[in-house]
Amino acid sequence: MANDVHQIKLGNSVSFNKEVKIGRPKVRGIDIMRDPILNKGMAFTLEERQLLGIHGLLPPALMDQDAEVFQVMQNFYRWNDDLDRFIFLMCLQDRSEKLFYRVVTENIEQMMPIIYTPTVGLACQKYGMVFRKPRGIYITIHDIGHVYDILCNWPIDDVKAIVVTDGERILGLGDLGAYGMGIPIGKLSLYTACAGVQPHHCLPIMIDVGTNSENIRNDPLYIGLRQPREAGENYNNLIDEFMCAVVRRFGKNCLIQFEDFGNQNAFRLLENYRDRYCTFNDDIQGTAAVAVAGILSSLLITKIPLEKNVFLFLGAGEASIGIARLLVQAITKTGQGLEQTLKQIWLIDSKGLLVKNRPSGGIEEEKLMFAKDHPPMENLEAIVESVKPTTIIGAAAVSGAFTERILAFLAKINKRPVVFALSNPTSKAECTAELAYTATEGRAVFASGSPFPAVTYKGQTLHPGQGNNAYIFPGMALAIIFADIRRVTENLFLAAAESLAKMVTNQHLSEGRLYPPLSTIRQVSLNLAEAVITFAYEHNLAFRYPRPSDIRSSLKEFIFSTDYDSYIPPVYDWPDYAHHHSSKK
Ligand SMILES: NC(=O)C1=CN([C@@H]2O[C@H](COP(=O)(O)OP(=O)(O)OC[C@H]3O[C@@H](n4cnc5c(N)ncnc54)[C@H](OP(=O)(O)O)[C@@H]3O)[C@@H](O)[C@H]2O)C=CC1
Ligand SMILES: CC(=O)C(=O)O
Ligand SMILES: [Mg+2]
Repeated sequence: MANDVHQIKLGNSVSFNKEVKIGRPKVRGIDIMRDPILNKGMAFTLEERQLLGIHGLLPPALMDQDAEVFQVMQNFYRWNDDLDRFIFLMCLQDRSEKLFYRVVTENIEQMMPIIYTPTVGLACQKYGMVFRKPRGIYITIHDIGHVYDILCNWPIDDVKAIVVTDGERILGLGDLGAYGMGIPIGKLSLYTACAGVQPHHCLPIMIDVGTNSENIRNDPLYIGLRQPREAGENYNNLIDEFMCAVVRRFGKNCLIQFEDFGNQNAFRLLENYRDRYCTFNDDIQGTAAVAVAGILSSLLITKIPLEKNVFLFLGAGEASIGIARLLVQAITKTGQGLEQTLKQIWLIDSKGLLVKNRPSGGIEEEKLMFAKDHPPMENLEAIVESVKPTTIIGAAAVSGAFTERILAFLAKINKRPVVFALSNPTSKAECTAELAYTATEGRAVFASGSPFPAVTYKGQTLHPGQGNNAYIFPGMALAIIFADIRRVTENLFLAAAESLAKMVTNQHLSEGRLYPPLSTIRQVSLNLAEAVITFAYEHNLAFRYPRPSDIRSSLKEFIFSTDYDSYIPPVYDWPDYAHHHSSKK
């Protein structure tokens, strides 16, 4: 079937060939206007309106998608409140998927802080009020024995990626129970907006085992189970059943991204499943890759070789341990031994500096390798003065922990101190971009988990980078789905980190950025996916055969087009009709 191919501009610098697909949808009449996957709003042509039986159900004007985008943006700007913008965009997603993704993709710098951190955090906290229409699947602890049946209720068979949470650690906001569903939905929106993963391949899932937040359980609008969190054997059985049911329903190559699980479950489940399922934990592994990429970029500014740096983490949880582990891999790759490398990586948890002989006793297994032979210390300022880090990384959700004094001290001992305030949302950041720059006389090399606006310091405008796993997981998922990668190894994340770091130019660095601008995220994700796929084929991790001869162009064909499909069958689809007509003449 001949397709009408034309070009559409995406973001500031990306342009992909887009094919207008032609096909007769199974749904017609008013149902097609109610289906967000098929709905074209005012952009149904006159012929389509007549053919599909919706003529007269729309106002008579005919618009194209550009006019619809204009209309959406006019509405978007009218709202003064980000939560209102969030609700508006969710309603758009429920109305017209293609329009939603076109708007979000083309305006990613404006839209990401709404559909993702920080606003998604607020939306989760108020999810009962925000909730309009269900999206994805809710599985509860009472569904043990029936998980597969629930997955069968999902109307699409072709699911290739799931983002799942149990809501125990939503951003740095704690246990939000079923209100945490905003996170898998937001993450999967970024799969498509940032990397072009087909939305119908994506499925958000909430595993509701209760919540330990009494406030939420007593919220009259709460959408989840009003019971304390279930743990232990029942919890494990449910997750085990869920993993098996996903494979049975969607196949063994369906990616399962774990998101915002509580610390203990996150590490435990990753270890349990990483070698048996197509899975990764975004908070541990995705965060690791984005942070290591930022660290690699920072070396170009500090001019200190990777293996000569001293790293201090505030936090020794999923994010920090994930980063520290991948950092070990990156540093040892330079040839430096493990023992020396570990001497340069220090962590702090809620009990203070991570040391071997703790008065409080045992250390969790994942922290053990980083524990030092050192007297216990608790005060952050004193620890910073003692450890003298070149790079300080915050991932403890302790808002404002990097004080002016700490930052000034870092600037005293480093020409260019590297400061990562990774905690989300913005209210949990260890310091603001402004404080990082002003307290260090503009010398800080800074990145944050949630976005901060540019800061002008003594005439120089600095753009803080967003050290968020959103630079990794969409491209990583695209690679996994495209190349049929079935085990997501640490080396794939290191390949992703190295690929992301390579995309940072001198121009970016001179603007203060440790990552390419978000406006180029489509290009970034595509490059990253290509690098990961290439690595996967080289290391026998990709099962798609034959290997595409041109991975990049195959990837471009694979990704989602925001162009509307045409629902008018071409004349040459009906040869008998044409023949009958001409023979009558
Ligand atoms: N930018 C990004 O892409 C990402 C950012 N994050 C953010 O990082 C933060 C932490 O997430 P995550 O690591 O998953 O959470 P975890 O709960 O796994 O870890 C939190 C860590 O912080 C420690 N901690 C808590 N309070 C203090 C304190 N007062 N002083 C020192 N340490 C403290 C905890 O100590 P203990 O071990 O003793 O309990 C724990 O080690 C969140 O805000 C999250 O949003 C997470 C993932 C990605
Ligand atoms: C970004 C992210 O995954 C988090 O803050 O949990
Ligand atoms: Mg997360």
